[in-house]
Amino acid sequence: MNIVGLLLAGGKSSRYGKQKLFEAYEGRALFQRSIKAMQNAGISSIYIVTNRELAPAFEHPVIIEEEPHGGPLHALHTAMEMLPSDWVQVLAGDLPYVDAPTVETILQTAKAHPSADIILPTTNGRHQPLHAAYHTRCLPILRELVENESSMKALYEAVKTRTLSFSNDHPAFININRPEDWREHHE
Ligand SMILES: Nc1nc2c(ncn2[C@@H]2O[C@H](COP(=O)(O)OP(=O)(O)OP(=O)(O)O)[C@@H](O)[C@H]2O)c(=O)[nH]1
Repeated sequence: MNIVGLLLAGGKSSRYGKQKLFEAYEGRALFQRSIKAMQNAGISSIYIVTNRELAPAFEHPVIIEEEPHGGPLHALHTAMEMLPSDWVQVLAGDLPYVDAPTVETILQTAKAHPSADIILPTTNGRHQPLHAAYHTRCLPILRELVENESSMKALYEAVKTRTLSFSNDHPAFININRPEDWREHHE
C-alpha cells in the first residue's frame, strides 16, 4: 500500500497560550508521539505540514504553507498537491495518547476497502478528521473546497467516506487544547 504519514503542525495554539506541539511529554516534544505512532504502524515516509516560522523545529521533511493558519483543510490540500502517494494518513500533533494500533486499524480498513476515499474514525459519535486517512482521489474536490474556504466536514461529506468506529472515550483521540486539559486527563 502506497501511503505517507502527514503531521499537521501549523496551528496557532491560541487556547494553549504557547505552541503546544513542543510541550514536553514523556521526555520528548508532544508532536513526536504522533510521529512515533505512524512509524510504529509501519509508515516509513512521514512529512510535516507547517508554516515558515515553525519549520526549523522539525527534522522530517516539511511542506510549508505560504499562507499560514488557514486551518486543517488548507494544510491537507497544500500537502496532497505535493505528496506522491495514493494514501495520506493524517495525524494532529497534540494527541498525548495516540498509538500505533489505532493507526494500523485505519490502514487495514483502507486496504480492505479499496474504493473508499476517506477512512474516518469516530468516537462517541464524533468524527475525527485529524486522525483519518485520505486517498488521492479526494484531491479534485479538495481543490474546490479550499477555494470556498470550506471545512474538513464538507470534504468528508462530499466523497466516499467510510467511518470506523472506536470505543467511546478511546484515549488515542484525546487532544490537548488548553493547559488544564493535561490535569483533566492525568487525574
Ligand atoms: N499545518 C497546519 N496545521 C494546523 C493548522 N491549524 C491547526 N493545525 C494543527 O491541527 C492540530 C489541531 O489544532 P487545533 O487545536 O484545532 O488548532 P490550533 O490552531 O493548534 O489551536 P487553537 O489556536 O487553540 O485553535 C494541531 O496539530 C495543529 O498544529 C493550520 O492552519 N496548518
